[in-house]
Amino acid sequence: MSLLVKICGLSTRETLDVALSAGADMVGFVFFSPSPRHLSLETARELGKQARGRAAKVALTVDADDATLENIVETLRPDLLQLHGKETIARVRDIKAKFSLPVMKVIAVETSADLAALPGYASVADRILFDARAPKGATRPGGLGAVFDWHVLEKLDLQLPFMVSGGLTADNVAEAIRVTRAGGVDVSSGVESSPGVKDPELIRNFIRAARASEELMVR
Ligand SMILES: O=C(O)c1ccccc1NCC(=O)[C@H](O)[C@H](O)COP(=O)(O)O
Repeated sequence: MSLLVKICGLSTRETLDVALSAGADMVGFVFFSPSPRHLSLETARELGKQARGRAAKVALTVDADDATLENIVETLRPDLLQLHGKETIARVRDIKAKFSLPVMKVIAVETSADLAALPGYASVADRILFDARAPKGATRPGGLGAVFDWHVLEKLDLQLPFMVSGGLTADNVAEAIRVTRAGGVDVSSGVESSPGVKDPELIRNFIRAARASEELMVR
C-alpha cells in the first residue's frame, strides 16, 4: 500500500490548490477556534468543493459536540473525521455510528506509556494518527511543530492503518517513515512560513521528500 501524505491546516484556495496539485492524498481542515488554522463554515464549504474528488477531505475537531460535528459534516462533506481531543472509546464509537464516516483517532505520544490506550481505540477507529503530545499549557493539542521519539513506535504491532505527525519537515520525514514504518505522514507547521500561513514551496518540498522516501522503503 502506498504512503499517504496529508497536508493539514489548509485555509486558502491558493495553498489548497498547491497541495492538491503536488499530490497530497489528504487535506486537513481545522475546526478549533484557538488555532491559527481554524476555518469558518463558509470557508470550509468553498474549500471542500475545491478539494472534492482530488484528495480525501479530513475534518479535524477537538472534543466537538454532535451539533458542531453535524454542521461540519453538512458543510465540508468530509471523507474522514480526525478526533484530536480527549474523546473516549465510547465517544469514538458513538461518532462513527451517528455520522457514518470513517474516524481517525489521534493518540498523543510522549512516552511508550501513551500507547496503553491503543488497543481500545484500535477496536473502534478506522485509522490512528500518532502525534506529539502537546506540552502542558499549550493552547491546542496539535499543530505545534514538536516531534516525539519515533522509536516509541518501532515495535508497534497494529493491524489498523496508522499515520505519524508532529514536527515533520521535508528534512526529517524520511527518518520518521524509516523508524515508524507508518503508512502515512501528516504535517502542518513544517510547511508554513508562520503559524497558519502555508508556504507553497515548503508544501511541494515535503510531498516530494515523502514520496522519495517511499521509493527507498520499497527497495
Ligand atoms: O493544526 C492545528 O492548529 C491543530 C489545532 C488543534 C488540534 C490539532 C491541530 N492540528 C492537528 C494536526 O493534524 C497536525 O497536522 C499535527 O498535529 C501535526 O502538526 P505539526 O507538528 O504542526 O506538523
